[in-house]
Amino acid sequence: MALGNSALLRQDAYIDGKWISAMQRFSVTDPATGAEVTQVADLAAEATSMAVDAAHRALPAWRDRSSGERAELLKEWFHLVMANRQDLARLLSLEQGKPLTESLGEIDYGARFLEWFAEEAKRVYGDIIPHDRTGRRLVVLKQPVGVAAAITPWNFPHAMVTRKAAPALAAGCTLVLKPDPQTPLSALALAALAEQAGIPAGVFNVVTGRDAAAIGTVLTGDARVRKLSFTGSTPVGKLLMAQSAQHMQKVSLELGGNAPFIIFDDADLDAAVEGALASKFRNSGQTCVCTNRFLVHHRIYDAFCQRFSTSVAALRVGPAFEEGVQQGPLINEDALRKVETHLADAIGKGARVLSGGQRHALGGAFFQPTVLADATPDMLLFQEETFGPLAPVFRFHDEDEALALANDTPFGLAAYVYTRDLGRAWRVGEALEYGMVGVNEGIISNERAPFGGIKESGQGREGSRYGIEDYLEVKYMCLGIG
Ligand SMILES: NC(=O)C1=CN([C@@H]2O[C@H](COP(=O)(O)OP(=O)(O)OC[C@H]3O[C@@H](n4cnc5c(N)ncnc54)[C@H](O)[C@@H]3O)[C@@H](O)[C@H]2O)C=CC1
Ligand SMILES: O=C(O)[C@H](O)CS(=O)(=O)O
Repeated sequence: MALGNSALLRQDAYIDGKWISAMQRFSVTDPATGAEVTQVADLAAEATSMAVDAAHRALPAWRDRSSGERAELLKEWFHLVMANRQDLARLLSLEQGKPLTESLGEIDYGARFLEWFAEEAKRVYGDIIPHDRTGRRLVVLKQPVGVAAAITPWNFPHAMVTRKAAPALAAGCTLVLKPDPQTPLSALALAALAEQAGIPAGVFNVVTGRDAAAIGTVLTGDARVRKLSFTGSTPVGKLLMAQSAQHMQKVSLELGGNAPFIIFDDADLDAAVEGALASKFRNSGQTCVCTNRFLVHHRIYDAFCQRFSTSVAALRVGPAFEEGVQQGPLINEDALRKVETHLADAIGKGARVLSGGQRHALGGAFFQPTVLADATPDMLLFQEETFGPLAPVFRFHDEDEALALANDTPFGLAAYVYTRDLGRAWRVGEALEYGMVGVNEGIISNERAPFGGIKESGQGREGSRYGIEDYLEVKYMCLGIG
């Protein structure tokens, strides 16, 4: 693989400031071709315990550093990421499949969490509370939770790492990270740059391995680990939350979604189509905030379907490094089969294919971006997150019906509404049971805003000034001063 900085391609785990190899290794493959990119150390319980040991040893010195020192190290990490963004994007596209332009965007997005939390490190404020009695003072401190664990998914193998590591380290915590074995290279490249930035041994550790359950069992079963941050599926999130209870770990979960995209008849239709394309087909539909259900007012239903399906049909599908490609492959065959299952079920219940509708001629894990008309709530894709390039369009007749359809799900991560009526934007935004709402915007994620969901989409927030709170404990001190 042609990298400008060959040191970024790592095959060993990173524990206690050392690169740990293993006799047993697993393949990392390019989703576009199935070809092996490289092999990576296949570690499990023993190495994970070593990593927790290292994070626990490193904690006192890291916690006691000034916020300014931690900030400087995070800023250096940020600068090194940006200096290596082309190579990092190439690695990301190779292991995850997204178009290079999207990978470059993810590298920038992920780097901004390092930059943002370098500054937030210096703003972890406490409180002085007006005393309730003479002779004593009431004080509130914010202290780092301690050793933290992070488990990250394959769909944003760079940004989901920095979105957890940056606030953790800024708060004074140390971290043990388990990336998805389908996409470990981005995490290992970040470890190489953390090492180069001077982040001390044991502060940031990356354990690679196929046996996720074994690694997770150690991370949730070790009382020294005081925090778990997970991004991935809701079933695994629930399992980890249960496991975390054994030592009452603090838990942040960013799980599945089922985003509605509501378009009222007063909306700017061109803007709605543009937002719909961005929200649905980013990462080939493989993001937890991708629209899963388009809810369109009956008066503009045909016009929207015509414009949207025409734009979708024009999307360029291909391998990551081909010029002008807008849609990459799905991550694997299972993901493809889930799309096909939802598609077949919908067609069997009356949906009409307006564009796409089958595997792409490129073969492998490529699928045609697809738009379905006449979707109805009895279809699997209404209740389940497709997590692929499948866009079903449902009809509604009034605001109450739109809200009832939008909220008819156990998930509550992101929702979108297009209207030019200010009162309606507020009413609907407030009534939507979701952690995040885009109004006339289809892409809402950034490092400054609190990202997270409610109900079965998880708990806790990442990014923003809220994101560091999940790595802090509040301590109240009552000082008798006589
Ligand atoms: N919220 C999000 O951004 C994401 C949501 N998903 C949802 O999850 C579905 C399945 O995707 P998957 O990649 O299979 O997600 P997953 O939840 O199985 O994997 C996410 C991470 O959890 C790890 N993991 C899996 N089982 C574990 C266990 N028992 N203990 C500890 N760690 C474990 C995986 O190795 C990976 O690092 C997707 O179709 C999508 O609906 C998947 C990825 C990201
Ligand atoms: O998990 C995801 O899908 C990401 O959190 C989506 S985003 O933050 O990159 O928008």
